[in-house]
Amino acid sequence: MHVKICGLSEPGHVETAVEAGADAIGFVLTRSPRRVTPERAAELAALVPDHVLTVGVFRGEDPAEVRAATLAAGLRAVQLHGHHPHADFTALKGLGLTLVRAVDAEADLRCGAYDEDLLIVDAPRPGSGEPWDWAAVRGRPSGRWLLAGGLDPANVATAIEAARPWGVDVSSGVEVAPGVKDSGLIRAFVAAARGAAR
Ligand SMILES: O=C(O)c1ccccc1NCC(=O)[C@H](O)[C@H](O)COP(=O)(O)O
Repeated sequence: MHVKICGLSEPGHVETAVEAGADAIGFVLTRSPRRVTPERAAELAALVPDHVLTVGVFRGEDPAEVRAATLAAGLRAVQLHGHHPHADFTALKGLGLTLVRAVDAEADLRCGAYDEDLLIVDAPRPGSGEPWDWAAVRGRPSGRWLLAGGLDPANVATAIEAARPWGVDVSSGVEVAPGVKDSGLIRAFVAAARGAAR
């Protein structure tokens, strides 16, 4: 079970996520209470070992802006939310970045349909922490995909059982307030996701 922790902004929480066994860590580089600058993302990404994927999270920015911010931060993946056309992913190909397409359940759920490497199936309002009908997507996405949207340490096992994803992604569910992560919740989420996958 692949586990991604998203929206980190403090060094201690990055270190906790790595120690807990996260596979990927996301830094929000778009409008959000979790937004960090590319410079701050670079400082945080420097704490992450190579086996953990560092991801820049965007929504609506054009590919040139995504490219500039991601390379300035030294991140290894880009995650595009919203209605980015196929051409945006094509424009980001060839940079050596892992491409992640984040959509809601109404979108095309074939991983690779937009030349992406990984799909995230999320709530309609990303980063809102709002749960949705995870079971409704069971069996629909193809390829590598993460379930996201309203997950937390208490419900992630139920969500995995309902949707059977390749991995899970969390932000609000490991926070005590919007944008304020909690180390105990990060550890508990990773443990619960791993436990559920056994
Ligand atoms: O976190 C945000 O505020 C955000 C803003 C704009 C686009 C994406 C954003 N977050 C993405 C994520 O944190 C996760 O991929 C996912 O949506 C999980 O959200 P949550 O329900 O808060 O766990």
